[in-house]
Amino acid sequence: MRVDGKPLRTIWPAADESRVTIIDQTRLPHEFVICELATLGDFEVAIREMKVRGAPLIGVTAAYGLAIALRDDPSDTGLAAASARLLATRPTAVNLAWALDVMRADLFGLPIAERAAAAFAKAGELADLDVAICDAIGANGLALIAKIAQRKGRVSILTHCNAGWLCAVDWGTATAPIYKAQEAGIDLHVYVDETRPRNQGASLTAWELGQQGVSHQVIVDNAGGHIMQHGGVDLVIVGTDRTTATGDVCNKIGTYLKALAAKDNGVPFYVAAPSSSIDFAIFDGVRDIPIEERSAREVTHMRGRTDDGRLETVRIVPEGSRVANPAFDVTPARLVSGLITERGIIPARREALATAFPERLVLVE
Ligand SMILES: CSC[C@H]1O[C@H](OP(=O)(O)O)[C@H](O)[C@@H]1O
Repeated sequence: MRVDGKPLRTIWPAADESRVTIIDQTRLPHEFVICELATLGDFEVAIREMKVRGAPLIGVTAAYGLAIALRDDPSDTGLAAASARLLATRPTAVNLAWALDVMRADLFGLPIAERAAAAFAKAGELADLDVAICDAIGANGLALIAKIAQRKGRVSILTHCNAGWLCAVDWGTATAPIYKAQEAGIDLHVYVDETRPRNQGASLTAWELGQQGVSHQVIVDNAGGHIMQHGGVDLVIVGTDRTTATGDVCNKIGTYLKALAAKDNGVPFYVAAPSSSIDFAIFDGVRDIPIEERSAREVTHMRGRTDDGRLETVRIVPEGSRVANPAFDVTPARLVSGLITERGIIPARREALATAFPERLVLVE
């Protein structure tokens, strides 16, 4: 995508393969800060503290982290240990495991001396693959938006969290169809769920859409159902961190409630689902997907900029109150109108996923 008019990806490697550069997403929207990741520890902190976030991007970042770690210890134990450390950073998005599995499958058979360079090249391939997948999701989702535009002119879309350019290497997943529709000259408007507690919508999606010149309004999470009830939303498009082989969708907390409101109001509810976010080994999302519980501080404190430009973090919950902070929830397939994948828009059903991605099927006893 473009930042201040300049094309930019969310992660890019140094020419000497000693480090990668990322956008520190914890500093947006008030500051645009890039930082370098040069050690395995840097990568662990960046993913765990959500400097980089979003299922596709944390997968690609982990792939580069593994490559950097192999420069120090390319042995089998080194490969396994670095992979385990990166896998442990966040439990829910399956992209982390998918990317590390792809990397290990490529590397284990190689002579130790060749592993670091091969890993860096493979990580670059996964980054390019992510761009191509998101580009294809954009093209496939564009057809959906264009159909609504044909019928009613302006298309109003609601999205939750940030499944935008910042969650991937480029394009994003849920926002890819939005950007393609903008390129195609379709008149559209986006309702951006602020997405408490980390406000990925208010701080990241709103910033992104502003940079790309897409019409949008930030709304509190609890307003989406009301706006749908009053006919304000033509289409909901969200991302996914892990979609099961049966089409259950795990995504940022609050997605399930939007799906219920969409169902109740007859609003199409689509999930932009790159194959890297589909877990073909599980069949019941509520039972099988680990939901990350994040720190209480994310709920008790808010970070922002004062009117005179100072960046501050303030407490908004009484000291004595305890907090629960599940970071994701699971939307059952029955509430999903369709999955926008790189291979087309498919029903959120096992047979459709198996037909679309036969090479990903796993034998499960
Ligand atoms: C499709 S990736 C974007 C996805 O990731 C976000 O989670 P987080 O910001 O915690 O990494 C959220 O679930 C988005 O939908």
